[in-house]
Amino acid sequence: MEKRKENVVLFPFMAHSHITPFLALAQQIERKGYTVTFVNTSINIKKLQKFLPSNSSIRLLEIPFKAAEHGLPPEAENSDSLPYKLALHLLEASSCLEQPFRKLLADLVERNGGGVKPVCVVADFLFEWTAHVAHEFGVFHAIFSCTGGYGMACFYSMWLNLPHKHTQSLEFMLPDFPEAGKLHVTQLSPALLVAQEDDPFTIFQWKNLPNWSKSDGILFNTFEVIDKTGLAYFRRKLGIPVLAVGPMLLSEYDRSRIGRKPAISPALCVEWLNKKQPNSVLFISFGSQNTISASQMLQLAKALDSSRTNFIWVVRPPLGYPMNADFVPQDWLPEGFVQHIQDQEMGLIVEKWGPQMEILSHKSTAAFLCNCGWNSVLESLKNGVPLIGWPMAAEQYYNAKYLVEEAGVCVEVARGTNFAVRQEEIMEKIELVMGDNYKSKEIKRKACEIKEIIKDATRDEESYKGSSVQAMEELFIAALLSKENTNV
Ligand SMILES: O=c1ccn([C@@H]2O[C@H](COP(=O)(O)OP(=O)(O)O[C@H]3O[C@H](CO)[C@@H](O)[C@H](O)[C@H]3O)[C@@H](O)[C@H]2O)c(=O)[nH]1
Repeated sequence: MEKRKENVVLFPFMAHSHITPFLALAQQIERKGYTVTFVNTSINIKKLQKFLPSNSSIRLLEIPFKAAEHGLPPEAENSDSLPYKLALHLLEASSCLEQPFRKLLADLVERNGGGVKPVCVVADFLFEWTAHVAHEFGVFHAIFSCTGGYGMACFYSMWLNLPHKHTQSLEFMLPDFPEAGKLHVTQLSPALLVAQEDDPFTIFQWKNLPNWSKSDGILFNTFEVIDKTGLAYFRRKLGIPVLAVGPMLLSEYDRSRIGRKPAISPALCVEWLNKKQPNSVLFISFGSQNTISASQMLQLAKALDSSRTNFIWVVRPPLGYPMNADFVPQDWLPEGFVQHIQDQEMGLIVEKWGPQMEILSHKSTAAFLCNCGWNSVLESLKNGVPLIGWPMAAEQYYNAKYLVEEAGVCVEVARGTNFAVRQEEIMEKIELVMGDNYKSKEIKRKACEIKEIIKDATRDEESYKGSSVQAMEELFIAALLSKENTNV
């Protein structure tokens, strides 16, 4: 059997949109010949066991966690299955993994024959405490932020400065990130709106974010060429190596074996798309956790109908319903809408979860109306598909800002679930991105340009290494050097 290089320990937060890019990272590190140990809580590891092919060298390791001891439902080991408040609670509870993680690292060092420690720990950006645990064992530590640089830079600055608390104005600047220009109160997530000293989530952020500088490096799921402003912010703020290693995306095949099954088979979706003209279909989906309000849903449906747009829409129960509520789109959508769009073969409604990658990579897909979750953004741009942004949480508002103002590949249609979006505005934005006009052509041109930049960043040939490949190599050089020095 081939002898593998040193061990890299990967530890993502317990959420679909964190575990999947970490898995893509694990596969890439495995391809480079390193041993990979992938750490997570028991339920998540059991799901992953089914995902890994039998010849994979990636080692899955359980870390003990009892959700019920933290006031969570006993099976609550993944934020995707939880309502927003409990997902925050899972995040807060995750800091209790520190002691078990210490034990796990001690065992790994021991198992490797005393002193042959892992070369590197790469942990989630939500787990700042893993840095000092890794350092206790003299192990190099890097953070992997599965977001882009710019969106995360705004988010980081927002949380640490709370600029909206120091002004009556609806608009404000970020004191340490003036390059981002003005922000508006509608770009504040519900969590930021209520941020204050004694709020548990604020306490979490105020501990988590500043401690990133204690790590030995930070990786972003983005590209050097197009995300310079955000990456420069972290370079001056943290004073540690900041590396753009994106895109970390699983292949369609791998995604089909992990986690949620789409309600419609990819083949049926593709068959439906095959009947449509190239560049004629709008894809609508709001990430892994978000949904819109009942009134927003009505306006969106009316806009699709009136504009006669071809669409695939991953419909979830509107706000106020449990995520796993029975699927009754006819109750949530305008009367006759479901039948009408079926008769006209104009739209496809998919229940709760769709085959996103297959849809985005189809030539009939013209644009993607989404929450601007960073995985969705990468999946869209990798296929040269422009976006219509409807951010709803976390750094999604600033991802949208980046996509509109810096990258020029998106128009924004609404913000959050309280936004009184009207059918006419939605129609206008659809027309801007999908119609036959100068703006739509420009947006498409830029999206295709970024598609090429992404291809280039990931080229890994004897004679040419793209920027993301070089950045990964830099990480390992730094980690190996650090290991040599600490072994002296
Ligand atoms: O019907 C669906 C819906 C989603 N997905 C997949 O699920 C992932 C969704 O990820 P993302 O677009 O990033 O959305 P969220 O899960 O909402 O993202 C969370 O994680 C992201 C990465 O850290 C952050 O950018 C967001 O703010 C945060 O909400 C993507 O890979 C999608 O392809 C599907 O396959 N089918």
